[in-house]
Amino acid sequence: MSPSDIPAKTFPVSWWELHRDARALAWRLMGNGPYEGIVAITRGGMVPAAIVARELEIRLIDTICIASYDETVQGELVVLKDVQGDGTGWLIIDDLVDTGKTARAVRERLPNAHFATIYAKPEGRPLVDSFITEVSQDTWILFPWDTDMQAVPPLARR
Ligand SMILES: O=P(O)(O)OC[C@H]1O[C@H](OP(=O)(O)OP(=O)(O)O)[C@H](O)[C@@H]1O
Ligand SMILES: Nc1nc2[nH]cnc2c(=O)[nH]1
Ligand SMILES: [Mg+2]
Repeated sequence: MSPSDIPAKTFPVSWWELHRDARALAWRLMGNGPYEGIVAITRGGMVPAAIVARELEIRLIDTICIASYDETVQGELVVLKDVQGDGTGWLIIDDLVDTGKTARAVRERLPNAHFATIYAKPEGRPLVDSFITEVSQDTWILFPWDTDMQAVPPLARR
């Protein structure tokens, strides 16, 4: 991804912040359980799902494999691998909800599951049952797995 493709307003998240926020989500989810298992929405939901699974001592993990964004551009939603059942007793985890397109598609498949994300934007927020942090719709969340530390020039030279 070239820097020009990334929207001007970003919300960078470090590994430490992600771990803290995923643990906060686990705290919030404690009251709703116990859960049969977790469905992680790939790929972004996998790291949050691993952290929540560790905290809630859930060892049964399934995936629903969905692709819709090519870098920052939203394309057609493709379900690469589906899940069985109606989601009763299951917890669905994704990293974030943005327009809500992904969440809507998963909810249609698993209408009885509890849907949780770490981050939420206003358009997608009504589709999640639990989340931790809201960011504005025009903000791009930068996850630690998509970023790296690098040198930057002094402000005076930018
Ligand atoms: O609410 P929406 O507008 O549907 O956007 C949210 C989805 O977009 C991202 O996934 P993406 O399709 O980029 O795939 P990835 O998880 O493999 O990065 C993110 O992980 C969510 O699943
Ligand atoms: N990394 C990332 N992926 C997304 N997919 C949809 N919205 C976002 C976002 O804000 N950040
Ligand atoms: Mg995703």
